[in-house]
This record gives sequence, C-alpha cells and structure tokens, in this order.
Amino acid sequence: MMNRRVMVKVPASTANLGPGFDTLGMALSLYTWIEMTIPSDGSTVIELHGDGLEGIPTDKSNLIYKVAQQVFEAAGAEVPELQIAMYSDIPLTRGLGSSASAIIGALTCANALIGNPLSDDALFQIASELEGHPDNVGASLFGGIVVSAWDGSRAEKVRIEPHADLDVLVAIPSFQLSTEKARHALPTQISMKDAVFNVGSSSLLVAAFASGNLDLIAFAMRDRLHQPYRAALVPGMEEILDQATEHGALGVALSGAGPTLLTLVHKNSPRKAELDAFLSETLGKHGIQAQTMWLKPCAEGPEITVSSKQQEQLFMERIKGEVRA
Ligand SMILES: Nc1ncnc2c1ncn2[C@@H]1O[C@H](COP(=O)(O)OP(=O)(O)OP(=O)(O)O)[C@@H](O)[C@H]1O
Ligand SMILES: N[C@@H](CCO)C(=O)O
Repeated sequence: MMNRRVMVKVPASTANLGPGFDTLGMALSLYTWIEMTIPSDGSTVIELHGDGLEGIPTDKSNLIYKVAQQVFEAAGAEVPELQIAMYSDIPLTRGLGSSASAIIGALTCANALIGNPLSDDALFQIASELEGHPDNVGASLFGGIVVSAWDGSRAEKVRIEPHADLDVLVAIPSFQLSTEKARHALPTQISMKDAVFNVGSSSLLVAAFASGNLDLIAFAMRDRLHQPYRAALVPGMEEILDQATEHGALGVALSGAGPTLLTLVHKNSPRKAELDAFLSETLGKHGIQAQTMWLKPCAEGPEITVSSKQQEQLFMERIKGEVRA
C-alpha cells in the first residue's frame, strides 16, 4: 500500500432541477481531480490548485482529509498520514456541487487506495449523511441523472441516462451563496396546494427524462418549494425563470442552492447565442456579473486511476492550467 498513488476525476452536479428539491441531480461536464498517496514516511501534506480555493484549509481539518479518514475507519484500516493534491474547475459555493464532488472524490480515492473494500452503495450512504441530502452526491457518484430519496438513515436511487440531445447552459454569478444561507431562506411549512404542485412537476420531470420527452421539460421544471423563496438572494433570477424558455431554453432552474442559473437546451437549437446573451444581460441589468458556460450532462461517475508516470504528468499539466478536460 505504501507509495500507492490514486487519482480520481469527479464530475460537478446540479441539484433539484427545479421541483426535485433534495431529490434530483444531474452530473455535469466540469470536474475536480484529487490525487492521494500514502507516504512511506513523512506527514500529511495537502495541496490545492485552482481558482477561488482561498480559505480552504490545508491541514487535517480539510474536508477531503476528514472524509478519507471516514473510509479508513469504516473499512477498519489505519492511515493517519496522506499526501493529497486537488485541482478543481468547479467554482465553490455557486450551486454546482463543489462540496459533493470533494466528498465523492475523497471517498472513492481513499477507498481505491486501500483496495476498494467499500461498495458504491456504502459510499453513497456515507456521502448522503455528510451532505444531508443525496441529490448532488448521487449525481457525482453515479453520473447521469440520479433520482434519489433519503429517509435520514438510508438513501435509495435510480439512475437515468441523460438524453443525448441535451446541452446545458449555466450562468455563474461572480458572488458566492452558501447552501446554508440558501436553506435558511426556506419556510418551515408550505401549503398543500404547493406540495401537490411540486409532486406533480417532479414526477412528470422524472418521467420526461426517462421517456426522452424533452417537450415536457419546460412545464415540468417549475417549482414552488424553494425557488420562490430564494429568488431574493439572486437578483434577476425571477425574470430568468419566467422568460428563459421564450429565448430557446427547454427548461430553466436555479442550480442547487444557487446562485448559478441553469438552462437545458436542445443541442441543435439555433437560439443558443440568444439564450446566452439573455442570461448575461438579465443578470447584468440587475447589477450581477456572471460567466456563462456551455456544458453537457456527464454520463459517468468518478474515473479512478492508479497512477502511472504518464498520468502523473497529465495531473501536473492540469495543475499548471495546460490541460482543461
Ligand atoms: N475541494 C474542496 N476541499 C475542501 N472543501 C471544499 C471543497 N469544495 C468545497 N468545499 C467546501 O464546501 C463549501 C461549499 O459548499 P456549498 O454546499 O455551500 O456549495 P456548493 O457545494 O458549491 O453548491 P451546491 O451544494 O448548492 O451545489 C466550501 O465553502 C468549502 O467549505
Ligand atoms: N438540494 C440542495 C442542494 C444544495 O446543496 C438545496 O437546494 O439546498
């Protein structure tokens, strides 16, 4: 096990997809890479590479280190010291599942490091408990669209293959919005009418994804459980949710807890530039600077490699920004 080096590439994710609050997730083609080594001697070293990672601890309080220790503990292994390197293209605290990708990366990397004693299901249970909901972690772990339910002690899921014609356009505001803050904006009670609205929308959305009926997405992606309460936290969001389908989107939602806004688009849509401009201009009109990014649903979960010299070279090139995908 000494000097064994494992590298994992984990997708970002979008949670909720509108009405599926804490239940629906989709993996996206934006990634975090984590590399872990058990040093033959020496102590824990954590290196973080990528933009906007300031403030993330590089000692044993780091999320990746702590999550790895949970794997070793669950497997009855003792690995107190670790060399960890992380590179991420996923912006933090924007609603693109950065914490879930770090958790899934740490779980799968640590598990591979000690010979994969834990099943994917066991990792899913640990991850759901850590995040408090299974939507982002399920998507990052299994890839594709993941429909999940968690009763507080056990999570179950069904994975749906994303439609090949789906493209994703996200508008990522320059400000951060923590999940904690966005959850505090939610009411403790909602009306029966709104609950019924969301059960209908979410069920229809899952059926639309499963059957490939993209025409239903706009109708089914509407939400009354969390987006109306979070709208005040993202200036311009209400207008985007109301009007994005008039500018070529198949559907639109707040991505996870926000502030990123996400649209689903047919890959052959002739209105992609119009939609892109609509998102940027609407946020801009409300004083919000945002970066738009075209992504694809990511059909795969983590890619794990026990590293060779060539892969180490690739990781170093990524860290230096020479390779992006
Ligand atoms: N690679 C990482 N290493 C350590 N900590 C991380 C890492 N990525 C994220 N985090 C922690 O997770 C926090 C962000 O989690 P949060 O749930 O607020 O946002 P998010 O996961 O980006 O968005 P969302 O859950 O809405 O999709 C960061 O502030 C940081 O504390
Ligand atoms: N389902 C979660 C995703 C963010 O972690 C929420 O909307 O709060």
